[in-house]
Amino acid sequence: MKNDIENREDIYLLVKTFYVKLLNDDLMRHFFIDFTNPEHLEIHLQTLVDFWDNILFYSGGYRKNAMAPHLKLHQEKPFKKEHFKSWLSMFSESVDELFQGENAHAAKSRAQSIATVMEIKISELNNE
Ligand code: HEM
Repeated sequence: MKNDIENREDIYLLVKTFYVKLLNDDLMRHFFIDFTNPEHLEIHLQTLVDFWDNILFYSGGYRKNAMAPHLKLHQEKPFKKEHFKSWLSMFSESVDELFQGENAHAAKSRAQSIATVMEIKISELNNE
């Protein structure tokens, strides 16, 4: 039986596993090309650990606006429906491969709702 996501080490393992998938995926790789540099990847993974630690365990360690860099990035590399679908399915797959339990479930459902808000904000930008 798998354990639940309990701490920052678990979150690190999750985001690292997830990013290996994103970087190996033909549809998604172009967004993440900067993270083929291992130093850039490590810094980014630490930001993602802070983000998820805050969402799952209310650590207060992430105080930025996570939406903003995506809206900016979309201007150069458009985010389409299939990108959201793949992002979410690879995220859920990564969670399910490694963990099970309440926090694992919460991570998947929060990812889904944040992605939905992101998709709506992006579609509003497109209609301006
Ligand atoms: C199609 C879907 C997505 C793509 C292609 C994508 C891509 C990226 C990229 C390229 C960055 C780095 C941006 C930069 O450093 O300037 C980033 C940052 C980030 N992403 Fe996403 N993302 C997606 C969806 C999401 C979702 C749904 C979430 C949350 C559940 C999320 C959470 C984050 C966070 C927390 C950061 C760090 C922002 C910061 O530097 O403070 N992403 N994303």
